Amino acid sequence: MEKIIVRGGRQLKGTVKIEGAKNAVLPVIAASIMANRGKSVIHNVPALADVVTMKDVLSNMKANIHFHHNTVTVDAVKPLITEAPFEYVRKMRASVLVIGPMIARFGHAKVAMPGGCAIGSRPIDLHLKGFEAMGADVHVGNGYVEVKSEGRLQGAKVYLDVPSVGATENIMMAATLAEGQTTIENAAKEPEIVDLANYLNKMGANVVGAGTETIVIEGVDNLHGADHTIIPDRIEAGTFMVAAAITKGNVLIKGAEPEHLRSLISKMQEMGVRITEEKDGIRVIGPKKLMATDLKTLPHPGFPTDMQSQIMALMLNANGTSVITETVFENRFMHVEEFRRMNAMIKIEGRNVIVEGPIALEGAEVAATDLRAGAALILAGLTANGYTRVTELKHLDRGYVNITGKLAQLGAVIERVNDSDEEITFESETQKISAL
Ligand SMILES: CC(=O)N[C@H]1[C@@H](OP(=O)(O)OP(=O)(O)OC[C@H]2O[C@@H](n3ccc(=O)[nH]c3=O)[C@H](O)[C@@H]2O)O[C@H](CO)[C@@H](O)[C@@H]1O
Ligand SMILES: C=C(OP(=O)(O)O)C(=O)O
Repeated sequence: MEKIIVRGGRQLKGTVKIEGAKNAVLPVIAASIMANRGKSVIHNVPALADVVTMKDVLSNMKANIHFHHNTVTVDAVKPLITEAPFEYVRKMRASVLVIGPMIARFGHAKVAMPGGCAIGSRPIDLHLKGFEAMGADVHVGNGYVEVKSEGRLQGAKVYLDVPSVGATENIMMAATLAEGQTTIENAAKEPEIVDLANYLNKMGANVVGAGTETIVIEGVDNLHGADHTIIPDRIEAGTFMVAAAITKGNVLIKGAEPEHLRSLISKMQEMGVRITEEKDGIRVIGPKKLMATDLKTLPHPGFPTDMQSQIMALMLNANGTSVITETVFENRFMHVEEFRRMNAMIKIEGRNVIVEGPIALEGAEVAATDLRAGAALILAGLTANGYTRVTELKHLDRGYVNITGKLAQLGAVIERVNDSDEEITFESETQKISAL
């Protein structure tokens, strides 16, 4: 079993470079299958397990896709197989983002229904309602959703009950090749939506208003391949911002885009963290004493749910009582139980979590219950007494490229070990990591 071992107590210093955004690259790769002429070349692609899964989804459809040196090339000119089986959707829910592109171009999509996951039930009803509004037939059965359209989809007015990121992306992609105009109201405004719209427009689409709550798409007859560079990952950047603050360090987060991180910057400043915008990134300097604060997760530009567990780790080190209200996912508190194993004093009351700080955290064996929880446990481990062992790394690998190496380069005592071949005892592990 692989695990990450962290020994707390080091201040982080130096520069860390941010990768391309996982949540931007996945829909962009899905959209690339709509091009019936020319290749797409996608740059700044992070080497993540999710990108490999999306590549496998496209390969299974018989698209010609290669991933090498942070660049993905896609040639989808020939007709494709319009199916994504459960083996992919099981690994990564974002596989459902191929439905919109498949029905837009081929009038058919059959994709395994995603189940719930550790953070909530995560239905896709809003995606499907959007396709139905555009004239598609939707049938759910035997663990699959099948969407069919006789001829082209028809432009429509779609109102989203909640500003779902995935539904906005799927409907926006489907609408690019529909007949007539589609309007998405109460659309999600995340930077990744804007990145996708920019790529679609480079492919020849006509999308206006991405980044606002109303997106208007004028359908076109064809799309072609295009070159695109993925935006920086604001959640990876935010995770390293917390790493700097929690260790009272001084780190330049190179490539981070401040405009994408306003809510996090403002919360961390409230907690006493010094944050400055520099030419090539964001500098974070941790204070001697962190202050407690309250926050609510919300759709963008509100505080991102994908930073909720990491900021909770910071609150454990802050003076006073902090309260987090999670409004996006109903069950995104699995990490609380793991933090408690490290001596944290946290109470869950419905959708609120009450965090008491500062707590002298103690290293423990903990499990990454989802990908951000994994990052948050590492962050807590950076300040804990002794050794923290984080298991279930498959989640972490979905969203972070070499987090261990990047933290080690900033001065953390951290190592990823594999004890499947030989039995590594607690003592030998600790001796090894003590030597770092
Ligand atoms: C690959 C990707 O980009 N993942 C991100 C995306 O996930 P994802 O696109 O799945 O998240 P959504 O924005 O769709 O979900 C937001 C809320 O809407 C609900 N909902 C969503 C769709 C639907 O058809 N019906 C419905 O009720 C969800 O259960 C959830 O409560 O946005 C989330 C919210 O910022 C992030 O945490 C994820 O990292
Ligand atoms: C929840 C996340 O991703 P996904 O939607 O891919 O599960 C995340 O990135 O924190």
